[in-house]
Amino acid sequence: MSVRVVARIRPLLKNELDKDKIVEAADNKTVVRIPNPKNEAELYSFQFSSVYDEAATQQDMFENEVSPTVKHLFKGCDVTLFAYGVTGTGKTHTMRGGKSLADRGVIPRLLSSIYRRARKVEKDTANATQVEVAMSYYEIYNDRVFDLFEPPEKRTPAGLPIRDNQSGKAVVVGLTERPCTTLKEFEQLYDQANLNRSTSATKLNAHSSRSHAVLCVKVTQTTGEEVQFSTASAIDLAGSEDNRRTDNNKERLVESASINKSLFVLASCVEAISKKQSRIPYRESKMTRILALGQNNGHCVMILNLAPVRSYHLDTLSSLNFANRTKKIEVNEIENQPFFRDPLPGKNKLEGKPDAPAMNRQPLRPKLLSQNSHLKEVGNVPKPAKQFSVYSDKPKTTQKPTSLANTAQSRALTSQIKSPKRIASNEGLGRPTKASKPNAAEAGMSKDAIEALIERKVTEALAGRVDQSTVSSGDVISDEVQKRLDALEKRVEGQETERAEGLQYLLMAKQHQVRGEDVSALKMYQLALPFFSDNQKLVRKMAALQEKINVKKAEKHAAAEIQDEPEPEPVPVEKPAVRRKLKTDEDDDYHEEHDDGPNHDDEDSFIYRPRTKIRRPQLNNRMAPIQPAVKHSPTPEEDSEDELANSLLNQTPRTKQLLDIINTKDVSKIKLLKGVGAKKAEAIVNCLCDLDDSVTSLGQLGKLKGVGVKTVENMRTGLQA
Ligand SMILES: Nc1ncnc2c1ncn2[C@@H]1O[C@H](COP(=O)(O)OP(=O)(O)OP(=O)(O)O)[C@@H](O)[C@H]1O
Repeated sequence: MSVRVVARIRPLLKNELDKDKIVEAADNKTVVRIPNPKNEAELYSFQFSSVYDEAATQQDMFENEVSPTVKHLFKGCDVTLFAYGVTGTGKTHTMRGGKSLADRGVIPRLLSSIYRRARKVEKDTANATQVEVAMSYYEIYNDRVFDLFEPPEKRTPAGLPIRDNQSGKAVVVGLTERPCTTLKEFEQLYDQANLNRSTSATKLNAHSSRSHAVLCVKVTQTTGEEVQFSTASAIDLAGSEDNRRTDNNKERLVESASINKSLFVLASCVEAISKKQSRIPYRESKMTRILALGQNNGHCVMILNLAPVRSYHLDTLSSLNFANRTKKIEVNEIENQPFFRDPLPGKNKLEGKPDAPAMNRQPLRPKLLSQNSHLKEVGNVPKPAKQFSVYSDKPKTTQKPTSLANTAQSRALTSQIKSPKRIASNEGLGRPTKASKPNAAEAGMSKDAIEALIERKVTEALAGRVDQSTVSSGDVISDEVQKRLDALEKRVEGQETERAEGLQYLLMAKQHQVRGEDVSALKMYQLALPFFSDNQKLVRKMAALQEKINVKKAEKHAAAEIQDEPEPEPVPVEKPAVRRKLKTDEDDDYHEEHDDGPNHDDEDSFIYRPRTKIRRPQLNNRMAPIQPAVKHSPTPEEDSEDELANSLLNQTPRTKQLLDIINTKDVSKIKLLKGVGAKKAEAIVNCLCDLDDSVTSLGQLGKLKGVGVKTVENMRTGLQA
């Protein structure tokens, strides 16, 4: 089952009434149409499960997209809903909405529906099943996690730590979980918590969310000794913003950089998944680690929010492109396993423990999934020649016809190809039916036998997927480069200092560079620079990269001019018979900077935009050949990049070895260190869990409870130099 992606185009706002609308819903509301910025007569089409235009109400959104997931929630499946889009496109409006009944967003409606269903379940079972609802709510602000039930003045600057639970799922440690038994209680808590959320007025949105807000609603169904948990997560992502348009001050710029960075990482994750790369950079931002797109089981719905006006043109194309890739991500519809409470009186260990899901909640999720390497090609859908996946209305022999794309027939076909265990569904808006439920023939089997059978089936299916994906993913980056990236990432990962943030940018820069994405690499170096401002090597590196980009562009334009023919464009979908003449208003200032359109930078389909304009150089070398974009092996440039990271990290091999052992958080390894017994090792691991993941220096290690300078020295000297 894929992530369900739907688009919502918001109406014009009061201050936009005189503006041109350039985005429209078409083809029975399954396609978004938008003109090519370089050629207004040409339209791009992006197909989604559903498209909602300005006339769509909050009720429509909820009934069609969210309400159908509630029954799955009560069957034990987790549900993830998230809103994605540029700032000011209506994410918060869609998720939270307004105060009036008609304006309420999908979150309050979801809760209302959950309570209604809970009452029904209790009634239908004559109260044999009891349903409890509890919620936690937090925001990720400047890549730090804060509990929204805590007022800002009570926050610790470092925020709450994240760690992986037993099933490999990232969980926030120390989060408040509030039971809420009625809708009224929920609304009170939710409204109160929203006051703690970081929002500010920006030029693009008077109430702009400056953080990603994650609401987790935990539903616990208890029938006798059997307890089943499931969680609905509703995520209102902060919107990307182009700081040339925002007039943001320093504080807003820092927030903005953090928002853009995390969205950039999200786009990188989606790109890596869609290219079936073995390494998905989830851990490069807290938001992606928590969202874990494609790793979570259950149902996932992404609402893509779009503004209809021209001033958002390129941002809208970026978002559409991102969403287009997201819809290909697969998630497994696997129910959380119920567990049984210890019937012995006084030994009811699990009751009331919010952490209980960590107890093998999703035992069928093997480690393979954490690679997210299970994405498969769907049929023979051709790879788009350009950065946009454009669906043509004209039938083409090699392309899957658009008219089939969302029909029951195509879904059935796709489901056969995609997932051996999925069966086609005609239900509702094309939601697939449950796959992992045992059939009637299995009804007489014991619980253990059913579990074993399901596990075997899932493992077989996953093994099949992995086999296929590993065959085709090898040639993107060579093993050696991948190893170096992984090693570098490992060293950077977990470091919470400012310097570590800089290193994260460097790491991302390097990842882009090895993929030949120089412009993105330069953007990342620009973000890293403030952290290492006196590092001449970095400055030189950026200058060299800038030069390289300039030369590449010059060559591209020279080639284009000489051939005197336009670059290959996606197939135009249609030429509208009557199109409103597009105004040249103040928005054009913004577009001039992007007059290369989406072809400008094939490697850069991300949301993040550089703050500085990169000017096109004058042409000299007209006939120079265009270099291939993708490199496969490390270059001297990359070597120097490693050196740069090394010098910044400045750790001796022995220190590194020690920190690596400590950061394994493995008692059996740590207790082998000189001067450390099992008890001390256990204490260290406990401290590390509270600390969120890792220690990055000996000083930090020495400050852990029960460690001290002497122990550190013992541990270090006990290691082979
Ligand atoms: N479908 C809609 N109908 C009416 N008004 C809308 C709709 N969508 C958005 N708006 C209005 O547009 C403005 C911006 O919306 P909103 O704050 O939800 O954007 P956002 O994407 O959450 O922005 P940010 O990322 O900056 O938080 C608000 O005034 C909101 O009321």
